[in-house]
Amino acid sequence: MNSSKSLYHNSLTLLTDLYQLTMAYGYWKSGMAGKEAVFNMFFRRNPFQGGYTIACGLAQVIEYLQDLRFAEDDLAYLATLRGNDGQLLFEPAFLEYLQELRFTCDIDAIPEGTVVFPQEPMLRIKGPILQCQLLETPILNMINFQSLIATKAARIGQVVKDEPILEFGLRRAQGIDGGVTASRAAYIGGCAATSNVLAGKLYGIPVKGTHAHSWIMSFDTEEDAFETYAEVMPNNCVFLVDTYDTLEGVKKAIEVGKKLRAKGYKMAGIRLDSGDLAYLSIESRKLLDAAGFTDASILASNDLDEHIIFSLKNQGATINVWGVGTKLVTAYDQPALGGVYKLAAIRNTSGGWDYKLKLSEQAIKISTPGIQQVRRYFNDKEFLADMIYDTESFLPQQNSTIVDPMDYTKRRKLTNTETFEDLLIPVFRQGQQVYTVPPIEDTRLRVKHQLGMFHEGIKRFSNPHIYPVGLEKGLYDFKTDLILQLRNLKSETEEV
Ligand SMILES: Nc1ncnc2c1ncn2[C@@H]1O[C@H](COP(=O)(O)OP(=O)(O)OP(=O)(O)O)[C@@H](O)[C@H]1O
Ligand SMILES: O=P(O)(O)OC[C@H]1O[C@H](OP(=O)(O)OP(=O)(O)O)[C@H](O)[C@@H]1O
Ligand SMILES: O=C(O)c1cccnc1
Repeated sequence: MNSSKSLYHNSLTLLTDLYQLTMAYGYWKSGMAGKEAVFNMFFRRNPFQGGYTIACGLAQVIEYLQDLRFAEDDLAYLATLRGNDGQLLFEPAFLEYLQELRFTCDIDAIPEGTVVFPQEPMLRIKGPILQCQLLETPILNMINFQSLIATKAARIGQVVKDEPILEFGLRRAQGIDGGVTASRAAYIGGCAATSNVLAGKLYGIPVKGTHAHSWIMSFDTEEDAFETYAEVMPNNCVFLVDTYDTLEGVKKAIEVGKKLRAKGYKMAGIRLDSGDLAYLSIESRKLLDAAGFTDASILASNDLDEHIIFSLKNQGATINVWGVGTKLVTAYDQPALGGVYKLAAIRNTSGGWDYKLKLSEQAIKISTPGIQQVRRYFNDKEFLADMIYDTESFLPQQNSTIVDPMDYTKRRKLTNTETFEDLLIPVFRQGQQVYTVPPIEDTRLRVKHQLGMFHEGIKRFSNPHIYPVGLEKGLYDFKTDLILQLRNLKSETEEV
């Protein structure tokens, strides 16, 4: 990705939580900064009570890491921070260390546009613990949000099928970056175009749009408004017909459409933005067809989401272009994906790995140790199951068994004779980028292809089928032993 095209031109290195920097200071001060560690990024539940998630945001992580360094003014700012006692938080030698710091980690990640599931590492980072720790917050920030929005767009795409979705969300988005990256993720998830011109420029997304009510209201009559628009822009005429009386508006649009036709142009369509969209689209279609505008589109907007669109379709609405804004770019019904970033292993003094795990009373919050990879098994028609395995100690065998980390009674045997693919691929090696971000069109196609390979049940909106994802049995058993060990240690400590 060309960084000159990036939204922010200044250093984003401080785009992290303060505690990452205080821990970094601690690692540096205690001589642990260079200790090799492995962290995994994963989430625990699919958003929107759905059955899948679309991975998105890796391109921005790569861009962020390409020239990760502390700028002079970043360091000058850090030098002003003080602790509770009023003394400087960071000593000058640490800031000098940060000035020289360069990114040297290995990153493996699941490519954008891949369908992913809870517990699967979407990104794995290996390197000096100080660097891995600093990156927790920006990685989560970028991947959580874009994966959420790409998933929402894919869900809307499931309902509209091949009809285009125009993403209109910028005005209601969560700030500037929330608007721009939402447009990117929405396009990857399946939208056909965005109204967001900057996103179009930055990411090569098609831009499209109609006009607002203010255009109609600025003329004495609706006819004048349509006519003037048609004169100025005869090749881009989708008339907004609902400013005063929708069906009367359609009739006026038709009259202007006839004039356009006489001049050799085509009225592209009309837009409905209020009222009963099912009824109005059906009546508008009748009027348009009767006047010979059978290929004029009916675009609808107004707080649409996958559920309203589903209902409109069930009511026989004849809408064939969907303008979707607020509920898509803000992920209205679930405003965050709960992706987390957990330490999974740390290099010990004898050169091996000490596997690490976070305990919790809730099974879903117990992290999985290991240098993890995800193996997806499939046949020529569909994806069958995913195995999370450890690349160092518990490699998949012939006839490996996967165990559901939430329910050890749920198991499945997978044979290596089935075809499989390891999903995490190398992105950085020793700080050097070794992966080329594919063109956005390819990523968008990947979503479509991936979704096509899953059983329909996982795409259901209510009570979706749960796709089988499990830990390779050796890793599962190891994790269980580690949990028991940690729990015993804990109770021993409590007894003392
Ligand atoms: N036939 C329909 N079935 C289900 N939902 C619909 C139907 N027609 C419209 N809607 C949805 O109902 C909601 C209507 O919202 P609201 O009452 O705020 O809009 P309105 O009064 O029609 O227009 P506005 O307030 O934008 O001028 C929107 O989310 C819209 O998408
Ligand atoms: O409804 P969304 O999915 O967010 O789609 C974008 C909305 O933005 C515009 O509305 P506008 O800002 O004029 O507000 P209004 O239609 O609610 O009055 C447009 O007419 C759509 O209704
Ligand atoms: O082009 C449009 O019709 C549009 C753009 C942004 C928001 N609502 C509508």
